[in-house]
Amino acid sequence: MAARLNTSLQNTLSLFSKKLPSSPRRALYCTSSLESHENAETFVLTTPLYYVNAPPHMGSAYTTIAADSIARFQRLLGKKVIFITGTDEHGEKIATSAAANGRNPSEHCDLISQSYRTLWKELDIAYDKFVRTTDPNHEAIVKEFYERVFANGDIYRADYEGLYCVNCEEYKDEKELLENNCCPVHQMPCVARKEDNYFFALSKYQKPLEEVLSQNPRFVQPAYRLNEVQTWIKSGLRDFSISRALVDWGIPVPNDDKQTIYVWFDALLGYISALTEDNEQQNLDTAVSLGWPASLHLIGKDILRFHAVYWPAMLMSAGLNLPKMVFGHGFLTKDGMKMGKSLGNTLEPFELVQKFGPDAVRYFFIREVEFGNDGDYSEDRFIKIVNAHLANTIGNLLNRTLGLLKKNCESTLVVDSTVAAEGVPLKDTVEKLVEKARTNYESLSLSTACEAVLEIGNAGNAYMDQRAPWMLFKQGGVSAEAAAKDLVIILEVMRIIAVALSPIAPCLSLKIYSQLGFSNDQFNSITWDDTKWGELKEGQVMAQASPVFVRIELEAAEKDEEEKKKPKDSKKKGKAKVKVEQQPQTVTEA
Ligand SMILES: Nc1ncnc2c1ncn2[C@@H]1O[C@H](COP(=O)(O)OP(=O)(O)OP(=O)(O)O)[C@@H](O)[C@H]1O
Repeated sequence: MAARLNTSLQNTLSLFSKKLPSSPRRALYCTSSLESHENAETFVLTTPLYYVNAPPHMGSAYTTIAADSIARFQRLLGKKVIFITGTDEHGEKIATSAAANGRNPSEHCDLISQSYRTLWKELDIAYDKFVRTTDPNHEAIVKEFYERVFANGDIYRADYEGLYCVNCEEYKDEKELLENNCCPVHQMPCVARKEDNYFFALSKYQKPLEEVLSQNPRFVQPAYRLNEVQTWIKSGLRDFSISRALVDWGIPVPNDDKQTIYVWFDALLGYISALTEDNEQQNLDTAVSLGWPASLHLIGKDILRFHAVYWPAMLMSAGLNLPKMVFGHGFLTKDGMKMGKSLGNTLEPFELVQKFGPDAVRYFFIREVEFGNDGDYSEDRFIKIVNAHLANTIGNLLNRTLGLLKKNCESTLVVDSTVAAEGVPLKDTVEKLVEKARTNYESLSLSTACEAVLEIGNAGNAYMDQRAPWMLFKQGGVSAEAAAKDLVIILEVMRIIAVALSPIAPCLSLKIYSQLGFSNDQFNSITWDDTKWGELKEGQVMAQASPVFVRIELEAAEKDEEEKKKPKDSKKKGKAKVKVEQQPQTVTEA
């Protein structure tokens, strides 16, 4: 395992030490100004705080991309969004991984935590707060919280004996284990442990938790995960140990420095300590006043029990409000197994971003994996999807339209888009699809939201083909005037696509906006209201057309018929490379 970790870390470090090409997306890496939202509704969402046992992989990136898309959508709605992510840095698993890499835990945490921040930057993740559980502010809040729960009579000392999965950092029930007491998530045997620990009286909260779930079934999403949680609770909740006698790398238990606080008890509180400001007095009440309860915890299904059972009980004990929703999405898998740091079967997000850019990576995983379910990655599918959707349906349509506008109208709109669309059914179609996208973003059906935006692109392409403006221009007179209006209509469609897709592919959306003659500032101040028809006005001058999404080409191997005839094993897989291509025009348009 040490060797695997070292290799993966070296890959990552070498990737993020290379300077990636600069691109306009840097302009997008700004978080919303919280001050400008004084009266706005607050929306606080969190990703898990990722363990720093190893650098991030595509699974960690997946949750964070989804969270960023939701955060961006909520900002478009005008809410004051606080998007929290960060790293979970205590516990046995981290100490072991630091030792395996020849570092002290603190250096190890600094290094790996930084690799998360670097990846988030490359992926255009606009978080508002990045919390590290080794921050002194966080430690102060954990201690205060522990003392509150203790004062409430919910912490006691006892012996514990059980089977422990270090990778989950959790004692397991024998009945949930595989053969040889293997953890079903990590496929490694759990170890028998006996300890004298502090316990949290979870069993006391059985009834209150049942009530929370029956009164608010939307607390756990998707709905099928709620059943899972209800089954756990019904089977009887057992108190759990919240300290470790054998782990030094942790926050000392108040009044007993021979024990450290269990990493999960500590880490969950990062969602609250993240709310504090660096220059303010740190305490639980101040933190809570700055945004608690969270509107949404976005997590993988592996940590549902911690978020939907342990965490609400801990909060009740401390007299704090519960988060409004916990959404447990599915796994990115490799050969059917959860991709994970401990198993080492991960997909390198740094490499993917370097090869294909952030928009393609963000779009593919959001569009391809139905949010909530598991999904497998294949490079062929990746290339097929992003080429078809981003390069062809969206990029090519924009390019063709701008080409025709340049040739026939000096790149200038001849009429307001509202006037152009009078009596044109495409406008209604677009409005319905925008509404479909909005409701699906709201309900976290992110893939369907993407699909709705793509349908707008399909409708735009169908309009272009049906109207064939290049023919109308050739006919001249009234036909040419109609063609010029058609181009305004299609460009307005493109503008709406840019707004509606901006939560998922912000860089692509900015490029579309720029080509439509808008400034970066204008793009940065868009809201969901800008999906309404009519922003493009007569006289607006378009920018020089250039592909907004670079088509990904497979190297010649794919085209080589001979290669295709070879037996399966001897075939070399086509390696993807990025090639800038002029977007194709139809023969008649040219
Ligand atoms: N394969 C995956 N698919 C989707 N999300 C994942 C995947 N792996 C990790 N995540 C995200 O990361 C969270 C777990 O974070 P953690 O830091 O424990 O990563 P991990 O790779 O699962 O680690 P380990 O393999 O050591 O358990 C999940 O709840 C989920 O949000």
